[in-house]
Amino acid sequence: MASYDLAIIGSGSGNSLITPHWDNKRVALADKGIDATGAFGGTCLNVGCIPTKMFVRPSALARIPEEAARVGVTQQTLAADWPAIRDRVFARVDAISERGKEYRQELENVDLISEKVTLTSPKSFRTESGQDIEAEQLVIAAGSRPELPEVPGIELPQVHTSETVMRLETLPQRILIVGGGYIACEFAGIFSGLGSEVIQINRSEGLMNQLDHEISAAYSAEAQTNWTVRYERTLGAVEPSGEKVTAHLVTSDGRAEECEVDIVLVAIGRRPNSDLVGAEEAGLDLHPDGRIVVDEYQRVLSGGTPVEGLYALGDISSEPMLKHVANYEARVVAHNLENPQQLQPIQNLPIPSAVFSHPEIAQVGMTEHQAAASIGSENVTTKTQRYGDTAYGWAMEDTYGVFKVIADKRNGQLLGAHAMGYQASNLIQPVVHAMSFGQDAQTVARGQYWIHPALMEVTENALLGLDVPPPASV
Ligand SMILES: Cc1cc2nc3c(=O)[nH]c(=O)nc-3n(C[C@H](O)[C@H](O)[C@H](O)COP(=O)(O)OP(=O)(O)OC[C@H]3O[C@@H](n4cnc5c(N)ncnc54)[C@H](O)[C@@H]3O)c2cc1C
Ligand SMILES: NC(=O)c1ccc[n+]([C@@H]2O[C@H](COP(=O)([O-])OP(=O)(O)OC[C@H]3O[C@@H](n4cnc5c(N)ncnc54)[C@H](O)[C@@H]3O)[C@@H](O)[C@H]2O)c1
Repeated sequence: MASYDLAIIGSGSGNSLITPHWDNKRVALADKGIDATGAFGGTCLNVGCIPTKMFVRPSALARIPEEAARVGVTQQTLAADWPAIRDRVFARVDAISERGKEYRQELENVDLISEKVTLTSPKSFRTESGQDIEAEQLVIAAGSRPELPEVPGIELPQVHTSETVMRLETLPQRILIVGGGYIACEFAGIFSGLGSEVIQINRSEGLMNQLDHEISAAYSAEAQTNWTVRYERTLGAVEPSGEKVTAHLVTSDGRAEECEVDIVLVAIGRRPNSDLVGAEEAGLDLHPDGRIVVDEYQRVLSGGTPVEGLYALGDISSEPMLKHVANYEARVVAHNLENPQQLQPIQNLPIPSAVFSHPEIAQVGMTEHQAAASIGSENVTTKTQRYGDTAYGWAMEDTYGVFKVIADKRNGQLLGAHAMGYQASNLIQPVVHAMSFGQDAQTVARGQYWIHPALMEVTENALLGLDVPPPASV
C-alpha cells in the first residue's frame, strides 16, 4: 500500500488543488482520461465549456449576414470550413491538455496515475493495474458523463455525444439532436449556424424548460425560426442506412416516425461518476440521482456523518453541473485541505449560468414562479426590457432580445434576472454582482453611471422599470 498526504481522483477541477502548499508533501493524482480521447484535464477543457464556445464563435460569425441585412448591409457567408474550425479548436485544447499532463508528470512530489481507480475504503483506492493507495486526505472530483438511452443502435458510429461530436471528419448535412437542455441547445445553435440542417427533438413541450417561463417560451419560439424543433418525441432506435442512419422516433402518444440523418447527437443529461469510483460500495452517502452527499465544507458524508479529510467537489456532488461552481468549490476545498483546523464553508451565493445557443440565454436567482411561491405573488415585481426598445437595440435593429428582472416590491431586493439575446451572459453580470453583495434594485440602477448608449442600458432600464420604493436621492 502506497501512502500519500493527499490523493485526488479527477484532473478537471481537482487538478487545481495541487497548490505550492503540497510542494514538500506526497500527492497522488488519478485520472483515467476523458473516455473518447483519454485526454488529461477533465471535461471543461477537453469536451466541455472551452471547445464548445470555440465552436460557438465561428457559428455566430457565419450568421452575421442575417443581422447585417437588417441594417442595410449585404454580406454573404461563403463557407464554414469545418476541418479548419475543428483543427483550430483542438490544436489549442489538445496542446493545453498535453502540457498540463507533462507538467504534472515532471513534478517530483506528484505521482500521476493515468488509470481508472476504485475506492476500497473512504480514503483509499485501487488502480486498475492493482496498485493500492491510501491518503491522509482524499478528494473525489471525478465529474459526470453523458447519459445514454438504452435503445437499439445506440452504439452505431453515427450516434454521438458531446464527447465525440466536435471531432467529426466533416460537417454533417443533416443532424438529429435529442434533448432540450443546455448541450442540445448549444449544439443546435452551433450546427445550424455553420450550415447543417438541424432537427431537435425533446421529450416534453418547449426547450430549456427549467428556466423562467417567459424566457423558455421566447427561446423556444426563436429556436423554431432557426432550426426544426419537434416536441413530445424520444429516440426509439437507430438503424444504419448506407453511410447515414435512420432514427426511429416515438411520440408521446405512441406514434412512430422516421428521420434519415447523417448523425444523431444524444444530449439527454449527464450522470455523476459516483458509480465509476465505487462510492456506494465504499459506504459514502448518495443522493437519489447518484451525487455524493457533502456538507457545507464539501466534506463527504458516510452514514450521515462527515468523514474527516474526505472531500468531493464539482459534478460528482453538486446539483448545478457548472464549471464556475466546481472552480469555487475547489477553492474552498483547497483551503480546507491546507487548514483542517479552520474549515471554511461554501457561501450561499446566487449561481448564474448561461446557454451559449442562438440566441444566448443567461439567468441568475429565482424564476418569477419561484419568487411568487417564496414571497407571495402580491410582493413580486418584474420588468421585461426589450433590447429593441433601447438605443443600442435600435442600432442593432434587434427583434428578439429580452432582459427580465424580478424583485421584492416592498424593499427592492433583487431576486432574479433572466435574459435572452446578444451578449446575455455579459449583460446579466451587474445583477449577479448586486445579488451577491446585497444591493437593491434602486442602488444598482441609480447609484452609478451607466455608459450611454451602450447595450448595458438594457440592464439599467430593466432595473429602472421595477415597481420598488423610490430612492432616497435622485
Ligand atoms: C458539452 C459541455 C459544455 C459545457 N459548457 C459549460 C459552460 O459553458 N459553462 C459551464 O459553467 N459549464 C459547462 N459545462 C459543464 C462543465 O464542463 C462541468 O461542470 C465541469 O467541467 C465539471 O468539472 P469536474 O471537475 O467536476 O469534473 P471533470 O472535469 O469531468 O473531471 C473529472 C475527471 O475524473 C476522471 N474520472 C472519473 N472517474 C474516474 C475514476 N474512477 N478513476 C480515475 N479518473 C476518473 C474523468 O476522466 C475526468 O477527467 C459543459 C459541459 C459539457 C459536457
Ligand atoms: N453553458 C453551460 O453552462 C453548459 C453547457 C453544456 C452543459 N452544461 C451542464 O451539463 C449538464 C448536462 O447537459 P444536458 O443538456 O445533457 O442536460 P440537461 O439536463 O440540461 O437537459 C436534458 C434534456 O434532455 C431531455 N430528455 C431527457 N431524456 C430524454 C429522452 N429520452 N428523449 C428526448 N429528450 C430527453 C430533457 O427533457 C431535457 O430537456 C447541464 O445540466 C449543465 O449543467 C452546462
